[in-house]
Amino acid sequence: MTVTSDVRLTLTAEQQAVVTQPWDGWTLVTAGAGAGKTTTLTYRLEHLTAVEELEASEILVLSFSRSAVRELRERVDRLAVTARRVRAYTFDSWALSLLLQQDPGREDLTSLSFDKRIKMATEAIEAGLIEQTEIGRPAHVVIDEVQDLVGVRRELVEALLDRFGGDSGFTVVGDAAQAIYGFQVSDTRERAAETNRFFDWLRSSFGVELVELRLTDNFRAVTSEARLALPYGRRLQDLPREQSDADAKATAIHYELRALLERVIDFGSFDDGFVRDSLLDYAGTTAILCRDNGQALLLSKELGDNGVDHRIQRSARDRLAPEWLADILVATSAAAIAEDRFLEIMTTLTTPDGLDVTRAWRSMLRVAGARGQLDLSSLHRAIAEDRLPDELTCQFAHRITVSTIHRAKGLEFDRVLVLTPGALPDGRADNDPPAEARLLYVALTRARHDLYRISRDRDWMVRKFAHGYPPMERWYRGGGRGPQARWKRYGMEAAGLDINREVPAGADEPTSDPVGTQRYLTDCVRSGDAVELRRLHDLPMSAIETPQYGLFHEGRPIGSTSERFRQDLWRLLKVSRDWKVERWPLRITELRIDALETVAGSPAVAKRFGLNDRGVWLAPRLCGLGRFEWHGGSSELEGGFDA
Ligand SMILES: Nc1ncnc2c1ncn2[C@@H]1O[C@H](COP(=O)(O)OP(=O)(O)OP(=O)(O)O)[C@@H](O)[C@H]1O
Repeated sequence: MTVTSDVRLTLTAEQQAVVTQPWDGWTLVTAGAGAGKTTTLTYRLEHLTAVEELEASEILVLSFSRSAVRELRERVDRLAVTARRVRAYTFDSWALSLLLQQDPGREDLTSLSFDKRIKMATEAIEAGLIEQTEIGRPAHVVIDEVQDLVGVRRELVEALLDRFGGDSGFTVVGDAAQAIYGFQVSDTRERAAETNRFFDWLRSSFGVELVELRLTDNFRAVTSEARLALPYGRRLQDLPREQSDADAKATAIHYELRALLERVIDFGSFDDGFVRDSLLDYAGTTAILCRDNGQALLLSKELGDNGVDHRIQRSARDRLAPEWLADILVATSAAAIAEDRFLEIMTTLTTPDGLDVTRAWRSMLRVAGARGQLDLSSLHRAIAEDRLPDELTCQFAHRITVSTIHRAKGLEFDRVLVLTPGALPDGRADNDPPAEARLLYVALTRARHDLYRISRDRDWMVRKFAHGYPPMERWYRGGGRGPQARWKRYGMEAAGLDINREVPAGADEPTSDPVGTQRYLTDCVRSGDAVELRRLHDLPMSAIETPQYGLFHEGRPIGSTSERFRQDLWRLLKVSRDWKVERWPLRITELRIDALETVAGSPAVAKRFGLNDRGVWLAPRLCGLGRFEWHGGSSELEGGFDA
């Protein structure tokens, strides 16, 4: 097998057994956290291409999250040679590319929900689409993290293996102890039935010919604290099938895991100078993990207030075309560029730490390559249609990351600080002890070296608003626990598409200076910078929207809000059906720049505003839990009931 020698790992006999299965074999690999599943898959891909001589295009690699795809991609690039051309996709992006193959001109796909596209892709597979398009029948299917295959994604994979399993091989890898995405199935009884369902389906469909292999070592955790939770993996994998028994066992495990966490050192408060320095001075990577996004937003604020540069881990579904793509598109008027020219342009840009430009080149060629060159119109189209490869759109590792445990799945960090969770609530209908116990297990198994806990009082004023159609899901600052609590609104979370991207920043209110604004974004605006929204006037944009807000960075306007933001803010302020929203916050503070993104829009629009002929511009993305400021300093909701 060809692997790059400098980083070659010595695989264990168990790992080697997985790697060397024949290409047409049906293999299920189960293992605990840090057992080297992703690493083993990397070597498996190399074996399939180098020894079994499959073409990269004959291998289909699917995984659950973008970060998992990127992790696999990076390891392939580091450890493998012949497998480097193998493509890895999330289920969602593969479903989309399949549907685009079926009907390349379809423009409505990106507006459909992820689940709808997955269902359509499943139907397309069943109708024989893959054989009819240039994708062709895969000779081998590799799927990572199968424990999280529930609902429509499980059905997609079952359709795929049903159709091709007979003639093709597969390698599927998972850890039932880390199944934490069951909540995608909203009905709790159905959810319980989903646990292990894919494993059961696989065993019954492929019978004795299914080769089941286990990996039993742990390579990640090198200290005793980092290893604390490992013995619980097996117990979580083997939870009873009967729901009440499983709940009882999982409740006990959750209790024990919490007790283990109580025994590790409390990292302390970020406003303590010593604690702050030890965060800033640490040379490795640190993750601060918590149960939900409300907590992540509060911890991020605490870090920001204390001058600790960090990033909030985005949702796996939040795709963002990086800023430097705009520079590539406008650096030349040529129709296509060769690798040399690309590398030359990249040397003139400030790119994120850790960006491997050769790898980025290869990734872009996959969607916009034409005879070895990068076709810039195809690249523009790929950005506009949200078809960039997953490894280009996910976040780069930062030294300090605040994340929910869900979003940290599949990742590892040198040091992990886990926010101590509360005890499981008794007798609540939405209580799901197996899911909670697995979640805590995932959190406690992410560290390579140091594991700490942090303790914060629960802020009951920070809640999730999740209602209505179209669905709106945001964290907000509400009232406390009293009878008036439901009428209070003190702030709202910023989300991915809150800033208008339809026209270049600066093309509409409040500046009307697109060229200057684009330059200012490039020169002066950085991830993590503090920004605020200011209401521009008192005229609501429609009956279900607030007035327009401008985005300000150090007093300078750099954009305006999207329709989606204005509608969401209006919905949050409309505290009941009869409540008439009449006033809106004057300012929304405590927001930060998440990143600048490349928007591929209309060339005519970009030209009209004096930018470029390509139709490309930058737009700021926001993050943080905004705080409303009403005029007069009052923080009360303003408005009134309909007469
Ligand atoms: N044979 C090996 N020798 C040395 N290190 C290894 C070996 N196999 C894996 N590792 C290392 O162990 C760590 C964990 O591996 P990996 O991420 O592949 O595990 P995993 O089972 O996918 O983890 P999880 O399911 O918890 O996300 C990585 O840092 C990887 O480089």
